[in-house]
Amino acid sequence: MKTFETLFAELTEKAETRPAGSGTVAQLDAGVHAIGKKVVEEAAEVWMAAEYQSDKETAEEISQLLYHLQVLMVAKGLTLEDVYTHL
Ligand SMILES: N=c1c2ncn([C@@H]3O[C@H](COP(=O)(O)OP(=O)(O)OP(=O)(O)O)[C@@H](O)[C@H]3O)c2ncn1[C@@H]1O[C@H](COP(=O)(O)O)[C@@H](O)[C@H]1O
Repeated sequence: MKTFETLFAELTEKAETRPAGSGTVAQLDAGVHAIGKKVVEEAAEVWMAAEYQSDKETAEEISQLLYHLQVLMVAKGLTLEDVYTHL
């Protein structure tokens, strides 16, 4: 099963190798402003799912929020350690 760490390694590699068809590469090219908007959008979807949808749908929305947070980290050059040091 994919984890936060393995997904981050995958996204970091995609940013370096820039494979054709990668949504992550497209997001990175769109820039921090666009990625930030996705983070806010996904956060709102997590909130709505938690209040009005199933646990499974809420978990799916959370996974999407985590993905977009990781894309933002990659865009900013932040590592997992940069974040974990504040946990
Ligand atoms: N985990 C994810 C992931 N979660 C969310 N998303 C993106 O976030 C979108 C979710 O948005 P919504 O459901 O809100 O739908 P939407 O608003 O219609 O989406 P958009 O039109 O804005 O794309 C999806 O369409 C994906 O584009 C993800 N895109 C990729 N991954 C994983 O990231 C890795 C790299 O992916 P690629 O860069 O695409 O190869 C792979 O392991 C993927 O499984």
